[in-house]
Amino acid sequence: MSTELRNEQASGEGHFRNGDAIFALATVPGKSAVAVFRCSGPTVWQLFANAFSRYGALERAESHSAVYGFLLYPDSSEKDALVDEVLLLKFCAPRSYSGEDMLEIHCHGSLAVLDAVRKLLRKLGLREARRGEFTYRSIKYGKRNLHQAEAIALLAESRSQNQRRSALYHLDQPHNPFTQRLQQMRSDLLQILARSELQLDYDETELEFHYQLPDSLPSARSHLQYLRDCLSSYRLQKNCWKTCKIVLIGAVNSGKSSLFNRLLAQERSIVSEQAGTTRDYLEAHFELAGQSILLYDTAGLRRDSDDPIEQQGMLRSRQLLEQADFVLLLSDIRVALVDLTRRWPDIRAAHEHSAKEWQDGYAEADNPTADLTVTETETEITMDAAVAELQRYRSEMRQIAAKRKLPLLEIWNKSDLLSSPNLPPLPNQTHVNQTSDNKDQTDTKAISEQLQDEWQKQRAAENEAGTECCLFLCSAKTGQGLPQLIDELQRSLPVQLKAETEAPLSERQAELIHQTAELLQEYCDGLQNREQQLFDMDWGSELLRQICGRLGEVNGQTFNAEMLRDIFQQFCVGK
Ligand SMILES: Nc1nc2c(c(=O)[nH]1)N(C=O)[C@@H](CNc1ccc(C(=O)N[C@@H](CCC(=O)O)C(=O)O)cc1)CN2
Ligand SMILES: Nc1nc2c(ncn2[C@@H]2O[C@H](COP(=O)(O)OP(=O)(O)OP(=O)(O)O)[C@@H](O)[C@H]2O)c(=O)[nH]1
Ligand SMILES: [Mg+2]
Repeated sequence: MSTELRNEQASGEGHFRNGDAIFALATVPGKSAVAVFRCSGPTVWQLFANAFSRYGALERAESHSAVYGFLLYPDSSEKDALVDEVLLLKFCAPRSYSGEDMLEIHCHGSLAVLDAVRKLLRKLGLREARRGEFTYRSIKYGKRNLHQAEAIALLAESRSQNQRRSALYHLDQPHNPFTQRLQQMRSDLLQILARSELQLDYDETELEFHYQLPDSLPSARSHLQYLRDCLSSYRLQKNCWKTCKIVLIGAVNSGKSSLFNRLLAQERSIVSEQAGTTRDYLEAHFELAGQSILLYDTAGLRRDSDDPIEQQGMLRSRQLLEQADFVLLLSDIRVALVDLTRRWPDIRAAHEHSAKEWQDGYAEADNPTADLTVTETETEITMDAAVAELQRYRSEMRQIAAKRKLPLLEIWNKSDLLSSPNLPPLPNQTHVNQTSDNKDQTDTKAISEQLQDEWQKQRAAENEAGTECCLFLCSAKTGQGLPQLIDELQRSLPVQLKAETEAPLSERQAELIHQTAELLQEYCDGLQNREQQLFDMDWGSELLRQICGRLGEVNGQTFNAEMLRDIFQQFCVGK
C-alpha cells in the first residue's frame, strides 16, 4: 500500500476524496456480452467532450436517457482513435444513484475493450473508485441512509431468495419497525439526558421540577428488553445469511457422488463402480427452500488403501467435517442390512434363516459366482470387511457429530436393490411385489419405516439415542426416497429467514446493539441499587451519553469516518 493511501485511510474521511470524478467497472471483470462502467462526479460528461463522437447529443440529453456513439481517444491519429461502439446513459444530479451527475458506459464486454475503456477513463482524468464509493456519495448527498447502504451490500452478496427478500425489505423500508423503535428509544433517552443535565447545571432549589433519573427506570427496562429480543432474533437468523455446508461422507462406493449429482440435478461428479473414484472433494452451490447450501462430495473412506493420493483425499474428507453444518453418512443398504441383522439379536433369532439367505442373496444378486462379495472390481471387499468398515465410520461420525453438535443423517443408499427379485424378504416383511411402480413405492416406504423403527430400537438399546441421528433409505439411482430426504434436510436447516423480523441487519449493528444493551443494563442496575439521595447524576449522564452515541451509530444518525470506512470495505468495487 502506498504511503499516500495509508495516510488517506488513517485520516478517515480522506479515504473517499469528494469531488473527484470516479469510475468503476460495474459488471464482472471478464468476458461478457455487454459491460458497464459507472462514472460519477460534477458534470462528469464534460470530460468526454473530445472523447465521444456525438458529444453534442450527450450534452443535450435529458437525465436517464441513452446516447449512441463511439468512444475515442482524444489527440490520436484518425486510425487509432476508436475505442469502442457504446451507449452512454446520462443521469443528472441529484437524480442518480450517487446523487451526483453520473454517466454509464455500456460497451462491448471483451477483455481488450475493457482495458481500452479503462485506459481512456484514466486519460480523461477520472480515478478508479474505492469499494463502496458510489454508495458512500449517495449517503453524503442524502439519497439513502446507512441502513439502506448496508441493505445494498447484503443484496449484492445475496445467494439465496430468502437473503434477497430480506435485504430488499430493509432497502425498501429504511424506516422499518426496528429502525423506528431505535430512533424513538434514542430520543427518549436523549430527553432523560437533557433533563438530568439541566438539573446538574442548576441549583436544585432553582428548579421547580425535580427530575430524578430513577423515574426513567421503567422505560429503560423496556428498552433493554427490546434490545435483548432483537439480539436473540438476530442470533437465530444469522445462520440464514450463512451458507449451510452439507457434507456427504461414507465408505467407498456407497453412492456419494451419485447422490451429489442427484441433489444438484446435474452430472457434476464422476460416478463409477470402482471403489475410490472420487479423490478430491467437490463443492457445489444450490438452494433448498430459499436457503443457500454448499454441498460437498468427498473421497470415499476405506482402511486398506495404500495409495498416498487416496489417503490424502480421505484426510480432506475428514477435514471438511470441521466446517460442516450437517453430515450425511452414506452406506450401501446391503451392507447396512447385514450389519443390522447381525447386531440386533432379536432379528437374528427370529430370522436367522432368512438373514443368512438374505446376506447370501446380496452376493448372488450382485455376482452369482462370488460368495459374499459386494464389489468385485479393482479390490474385492467381502461383506464382513464392509460391515466392519461401516461400523467404524458410523461410530467415528457419531462421535464427531456429538462433539460438534452437528445433525447427522444416516442414509442407506441403493434402496432400489431392495426390490430386486433376487433378494429374500426382509424380516416381518412380505415379499416385495415388483408388478407395479406404485406398489413398489408403498413397499419400500413400509420397509423403510420398519427399518427405521428397528434401527431406533437398536440405537436405544446401545444407549446412543442422545445424539441427533436419523435414518433414511433412498436410491440415488432411481430417486426413490429422495423427496423424504429433502424434506428432512429442509426441516433441519437453521431457522428460516423472515424478511420483516425486528433485528439488526449486520454484524456491525448487532455489536452496537449488544454494547448498548450492556450499558443499559448497567444503567438499570445502578438506578435500582443506589439510594436515591446518593444517586450520582454524573454517572447516569455519562452512561446515557454513551448509550445514545451507540444507538445513533446503528442507523447512521451519528457516524464517524472510521466507521464508514469499515462498512464500505465490505462493498464490491463499483457499488
Ligand atoms: N444500468 C444500471 N442498472 C442498475 C443500477 C445502475 O446503477 N445502473 N443499479 C445500481 O445500483 C440498480 C438500480 N439502482 C438505481 C437506484 C437509483 C437510480 C436513480 O437514477 N435514481 C434517481 C431517479 C429515481 C426516479 O426517477 O424516480 C433518484 O433517486 O433520484 C438508478 C438506479 C440496479 N440496476
Ligand atoms: N443400484 C444402485 N446403484 C447405485 C446407487 N447409487 C450409486 N450406485 C452405483 O454404485 C457405484 C458407486 O457409485 P458412486 O456414486 O461413484 O459412489 P461413491 O460413494 O462416490 O464412491 P467413491 O467416490 O469411490 O467413494 C456406481 O456403480 C453407481 O452406479 C443406487 O442408488 N442404486
Ligand atoms: Mg465418489
